[in-house]
Amino acid sequence: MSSLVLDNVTVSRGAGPVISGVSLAVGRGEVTALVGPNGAGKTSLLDGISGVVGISGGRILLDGEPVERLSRVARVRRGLLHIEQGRAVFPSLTVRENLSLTARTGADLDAAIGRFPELEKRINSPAALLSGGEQQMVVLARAFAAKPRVLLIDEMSLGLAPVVFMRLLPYVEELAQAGAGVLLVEQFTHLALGIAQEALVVAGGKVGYHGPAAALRDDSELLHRAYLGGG
Ligand SMILES: Nc1ncnc2c1ncn2[C@@H]1O[C@H](COP(=O)(O)OP(=O)(O)OP(=O)(O)O)[C@@H](O)[C@H]1O
Repeated sequence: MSSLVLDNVTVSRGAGPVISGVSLAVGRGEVTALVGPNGAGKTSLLDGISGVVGISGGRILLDGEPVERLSRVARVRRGLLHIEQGRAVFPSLTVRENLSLTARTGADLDAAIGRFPELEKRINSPAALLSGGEQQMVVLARAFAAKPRVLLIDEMSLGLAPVVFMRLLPYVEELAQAGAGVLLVEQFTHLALGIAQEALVVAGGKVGYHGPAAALRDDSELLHRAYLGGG
């Protein structure tokens, strides 16, 4: 059974729909890349899945159960973790305190921090003193500690050099291998396609491509057409 299923989902903001007709299924252990030009509605879709905003049509299933009418907190309790755009750390809290927010047990916290040698050394530093890449490591360590079933990631690379972001991507793959279904919104299209099995390209509020990530990675013409909304 897929961890996350969207069936014909529409998200509206202000005057009307900003993204519509999105259907997809992400299984445990899989990464689906969601890419497309600025303003295509990617953030709005993730917000609709996690309950930051309500959806105006369609269904959202988590492990087979409909959740579109549940509160954001109830969706979190069912294992949905949404890493929102920007560095979602609490700057005045230490690294350890940031991780304590999602770790259910001390063992989960220790296991999560153990994956990031850079953070282990800074465990008692306020997150504000870390570099941008290290702050995103805190966000990823928090995800390891939370053990989500579904993980939504919105432009983790924002403000980071590609080389820094490339060091973070293997952790996203590991989170999937640990059992999460991952939906990854990313401006560095080729890097996202490089770790994804499936991909969606959205343009102008509609899905322009839905299929294997490898086909898009290997065919720049296909990617270009999908970005223009021509499928
Ligand atoms: N809170 C809001 N109220 C009204 N309109 C909004 C709101 N947030 C986003 N929009 C509009 O919805 C559309 C989709 O924006 P969204 O941020 O979801 O796209 P995106 O693909 O994530 O783009 P970007 O890559 O620039 O973040 C845009 O036209 C945007 O102006």
